[in-house]
Amino acid sequence: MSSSPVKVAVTGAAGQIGYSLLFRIASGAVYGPDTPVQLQLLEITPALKALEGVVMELDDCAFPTLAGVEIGDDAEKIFDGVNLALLVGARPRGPGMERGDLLEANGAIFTAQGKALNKVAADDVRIGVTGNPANTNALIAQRNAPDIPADRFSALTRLDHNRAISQLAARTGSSVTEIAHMTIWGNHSATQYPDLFHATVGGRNAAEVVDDQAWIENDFVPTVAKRGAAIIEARGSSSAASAASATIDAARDWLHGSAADDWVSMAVQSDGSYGIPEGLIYSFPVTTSGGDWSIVQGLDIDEFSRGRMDATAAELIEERDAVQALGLI
Ligand SMILES: NC(=O)C1=CN([C@@H]2O[C@H](COP(=O)(O)OP(=O)(O)OC[C@H]3O[C@@H](n4cnc5c(N)ncnc54)[C@H](O)[C@@H]3O)[C@@H](O)[C@H]2O)C=CC1
Ligand SMILES: O=C([O-])CC(=O)C(=O)O
Repeated sequence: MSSSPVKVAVTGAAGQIGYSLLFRIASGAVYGPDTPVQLQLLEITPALKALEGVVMELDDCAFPTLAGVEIGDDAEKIFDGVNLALLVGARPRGPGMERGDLLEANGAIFTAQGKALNKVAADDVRIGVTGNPANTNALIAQRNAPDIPADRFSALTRLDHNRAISQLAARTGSSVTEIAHMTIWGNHSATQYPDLFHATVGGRNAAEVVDDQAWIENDFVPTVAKRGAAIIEARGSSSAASAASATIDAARDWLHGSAADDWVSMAVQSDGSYGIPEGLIYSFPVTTSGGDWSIVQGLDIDEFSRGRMDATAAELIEERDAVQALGLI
């Protein structure tokens, strides 16, 4: 085992996702069995007692890869020297709250955390945003951290990507390992566009294998895009273990590279690829290597896909304009 631990910050660590996420990071799911991890856990003051309980449980696992745990409510202390920051904590929508209120409440959190990361994170920091609205929260944090390269910020659409793989596998009677080149375009919201026209099943084009445009439009796309709401309906609370698992998948692949013959979906800063306005945090097909990502180029976009990709971009533009009007970016 190497001697100096990597420092991983998790915010909202006492929440539902945190309860799955911390144990997997601590047991080596992101960095492997040979790299010790120091967890730096941020919570709001009233949640620190509950977080102490979670830390007691982490201790009780005696994970060989867990080098230490620090908890606190001060972002500048918790983010000090972190190599990876997973921003999970966010303000959920409460009764009577409008979208604008949610953006404002989360804006306060992500401006402060962006500024703190800018000040104290390690030079090689990578920042993954899971807390909703994830794309716009990532944009706010990024714009408040001008000294951190913009490509170090990403929002989570890997859960949507995994959901899309699972739905396609079920429909085609294949195993998830036979599915490749899945893409989620756009926002982590109901406007996202899960794309079967470039995905493959056993090496064959997925849309051709399915051969049912009505199923794609009326079943597959809405099932994936509204899966979060279906889980809330069934479970009484939002997805947590699957969200934690996707957060791990995204961080691991970002840092250690995507499979040679595949790509992953990540919401990253648009460079104008596929006509998506520059600067939006938009989910694209990307390949990753050594902590860098690059948008897959040259995919043919048909009229149906174009419409969906533009619609989800339009929603992100609206969110960006709203947080701009609030002075958050
Ligand atoms: N991008 C994605 O695919 C998904 C995103 N989510 C989002 O992830 C977020 C977290 O979900 P859960 O863990 O289920 O929520 P939760 O409500 O169980 O936990 C959130 C935690 O964040 C903490 N928190 C609030 N403000 C904070 C701040 N300023 N600093 C640090 N911690 C703070 C809260 O005290 C709470 O413990 C939500 O916004 C949820 O909508 C959930 C599922 C999937
Ligand atoms: O829908 C929600 O509130 C949680 C979420 O982001 C998801 O499960 O995709």
